[in-house]
Amino acid sequence: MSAEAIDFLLSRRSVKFVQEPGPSGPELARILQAAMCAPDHGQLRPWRFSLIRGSAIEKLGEKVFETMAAAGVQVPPEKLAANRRWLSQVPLLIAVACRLDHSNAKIPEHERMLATGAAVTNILNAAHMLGYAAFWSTGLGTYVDEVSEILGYDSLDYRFMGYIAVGTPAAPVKAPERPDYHQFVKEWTDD
Ligand SMILES: Cc1cc2nc3c(=O)[nH]c(=O)nc-3n(C[C@H](O)[C@H](O)[C@H](O)COP(=O)(O)O)c2cc1C
Repeated sequence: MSAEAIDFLLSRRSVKFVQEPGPSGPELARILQAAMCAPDHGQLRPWRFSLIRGSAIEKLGEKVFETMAAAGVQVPPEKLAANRRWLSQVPLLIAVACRLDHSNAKIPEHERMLATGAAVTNILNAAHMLGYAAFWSTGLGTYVDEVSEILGYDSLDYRFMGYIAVGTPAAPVKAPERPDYHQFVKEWTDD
């Protein structure tokens, strides 16, 4: 791997507040193709993505808020306003779902979810490598079944896993502070 590629991995950070421009068509194609390179036990390709762009983002937001209210999920007005402000700037939302495929008893469900998470990580890294920022959020009613269904993901067959906002950072991005890996790693020896 070139030093440049590893530097990209080491410098990625999530940025919630993104604005135009979002990735161009060819850039988005590369970002989504990167998702296809995620590790995937059994080649189940469990990941599913829905692209929501332009005015569809605010329309989705309103539908999500209505659906949450109808489902009895209370969202304080200030949180609704903050979400509206956030969504009004986002050029691209990618909704993420994992296909459960109940007919396959060999690969456990959590491995499909891990593969889908790995696909999302590839998206986050690919967006960063192309000069964009991204943010994975499980807000906006991710865990409300009726919200999953708005996006066409029947909650019996899919696990809805949230949204990735992709665009250009709305404010300068500071270098992330990361923990030293030694705290998380130990050597195992057969002594
Ligand atoms: C599955 C998943 C869901 C997340 N959902 C939210 C969320 O709803 N709201 C939020 O503020 N951060 C959420 N985060 C955290 C951010 O996406 C981001 O990872 C965090 O702010 C740390 O930034 P970093 O990725 O630069 O370390 C989520 C992360 C993951 C992995």
